[in-house]
Amino acid sequence: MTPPSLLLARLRDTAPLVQCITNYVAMNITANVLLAAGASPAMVHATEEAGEFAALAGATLINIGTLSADWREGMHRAAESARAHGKPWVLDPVAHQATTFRRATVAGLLALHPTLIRGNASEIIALGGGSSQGQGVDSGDPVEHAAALARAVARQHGAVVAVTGAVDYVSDGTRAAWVAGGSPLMPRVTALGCALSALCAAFAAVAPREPFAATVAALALFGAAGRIAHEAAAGPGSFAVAFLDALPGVNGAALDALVTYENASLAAPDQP
Ligand SMILES: Nc1ncnc2c1ncn2[C@@H]1O[C@H](COP(=O)(O)OP(=O)(O)O)[C@@H](O)[C@H]1O
Ligand SMILES: Cc1ncsc1CCOP(=O)(O)O
Ligand SMILES: [Mg+2]
Repeated sequence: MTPPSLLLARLRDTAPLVQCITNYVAMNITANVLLAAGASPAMVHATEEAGEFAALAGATLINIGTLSADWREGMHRAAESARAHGKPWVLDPVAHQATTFRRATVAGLLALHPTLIRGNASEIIALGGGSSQGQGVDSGDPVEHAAALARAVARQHGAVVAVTGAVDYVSDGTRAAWVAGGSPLMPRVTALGCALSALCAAFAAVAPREPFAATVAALALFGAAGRIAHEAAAGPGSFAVAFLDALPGVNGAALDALVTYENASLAAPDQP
């Protein structure tokens, strides 16, 4: 599989266009994170244009953080169009376990075959049918408790599944990897997880046939930039600024060093 360092170089060289259908909290930091990483964000969610735009973008992110009925229709059109045009799309099922509306929306989106799903441990445990300790958008579970369910969800939906927290886990149902790095200040800055899901879309845009490798690269870039920002930060506020400042300068080799593959012999290229 293509290593994170090469995918980062490709992303910086090509500045992929990423359609973000994301929540009001996350829009600004998501656009800034994508720009700092080297991608080109566009927040396009209206029902009238979401499908048309998904055909133009390199990849699409669908995040249900501040959901409403009309946004849901735009999400469906974007997911259907992305699939029809062979473009990867990423699902961030924010707090989907909290309400009937969110659970039903996520069920409808899963039926449209996301390429990749990224959530915190509580969200992924709930997706796998487990009982989670999450409260609202925040996780209350360790990633280690979500790993087996993540693998099962990946198999069930034919998607790559990423679980984030103190250490990150990613599986496509067969292969799996753990990604280190980051900072305990990250969950204290709102919407960094949402921004990470958008970054997964950006990497998927430059590696559309390698969604597992793309996800590993996105997690590793966050891990590496998070470590750098932690050294410079006095608290969550300065961390957010330091994190944006760190992203453009992260060295590709630092990404590769953060990844441990569960079964290295399975780390082959994804299907063409
Ligand atoms: N305790 C922690 N230590 C290091 N990194 C963390 C920690 N908690 C979260 N992160 C990082 O923060 C980012 C967002 O993950 P997370 O907080 O799980 O998502 P969400 O915001 O959706 O709940 C990820 O890069 C993750 O690795
Ligand atoms: C606070 C909040 N409320 C609805 S969406 C949102 C942002 C959640 O961001 P993240 O999932 O990255 O913590
Ligand atoms: Mg989240």
